[in-house]
Amino acid sequence: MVNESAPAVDVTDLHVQRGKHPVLHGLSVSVPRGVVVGLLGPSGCGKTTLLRTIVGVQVVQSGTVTVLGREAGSASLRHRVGYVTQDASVYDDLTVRQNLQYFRAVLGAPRSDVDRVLTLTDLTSQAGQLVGSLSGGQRSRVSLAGALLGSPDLLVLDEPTVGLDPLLRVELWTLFHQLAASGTSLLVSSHVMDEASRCDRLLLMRDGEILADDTPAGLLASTGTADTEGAFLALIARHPLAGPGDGSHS
Ligand SMILES: Nc1ncnc2c1ncn2[C@@H]1O[C@H](COP(=O)(O)OP(=O)(O)OP(=O)(O)O)[C@@H](O)[C@H]1O
Repeated sequence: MVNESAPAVDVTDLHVQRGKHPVLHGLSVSVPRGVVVGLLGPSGCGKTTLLRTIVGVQVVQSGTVTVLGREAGSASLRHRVGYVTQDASVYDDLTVRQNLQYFRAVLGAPRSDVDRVLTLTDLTSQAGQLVGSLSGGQRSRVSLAGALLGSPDLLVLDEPTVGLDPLLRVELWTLFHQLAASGTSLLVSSHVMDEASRCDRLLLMRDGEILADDTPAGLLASTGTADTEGAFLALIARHPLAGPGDGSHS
């Protein structure tokens, strides 16, 4: 059904405007299969907008976005792509298990999937608890558990570790790598630069453009820096923003 040899995501010359504001200006990028790719960049640079185009919920002005060899948003991708938004998409007045049973039924995933994703996200002991009574970190894990139902080939996660304590963040990154090892492709956005070293590949984004697409080690080597934050600053210095009135997008 989906093209098994195509990259997880292939974006070419993408232009997206939100309201009257151009957000992505001819962005091209490719996300390989079976690895954890980090999409990093400052708040407002367009990460969520790019993720929205990949899951097919964003109107685009021009360009192509191909996911698993299909046009983004195609009906055949619906069960193959899991998306976790920044705000947990869960029902507070249902228990954790009831939320997942509901999403499972909508997706048509196997019944056994509910227990599988509860275990994966370490929520088994909270399964009977109302989601409204959970901590913020637990709520976001329920959202992640929902996205894991049906074992999608691509997981698109928008700032999944925001607001989590360091221990939970480490546990989540371990889970992301377990999923990648079993063949899932993951695209994970973050504006926390210290999460970069946890990714197999990095996309550094600034003002609607990709400044770098490399491994963490490759990025440090090419910029001669000791950490991702330094690398990002070095890249920004190399690519100064164009000023107003010079015909650029800014
Ligand atoms: N619904 C909208 N209407 C108009 N402009 C929007 C809308 N949503 C976002 N924008 C603008 O688009 C730009 C990119 O926003 P986006 O949410 O993609 O950034 P981001 O990198 O994900 O930021 P953050 O890390 O804070 O979530 C911002 O300037 C933002 O103000």
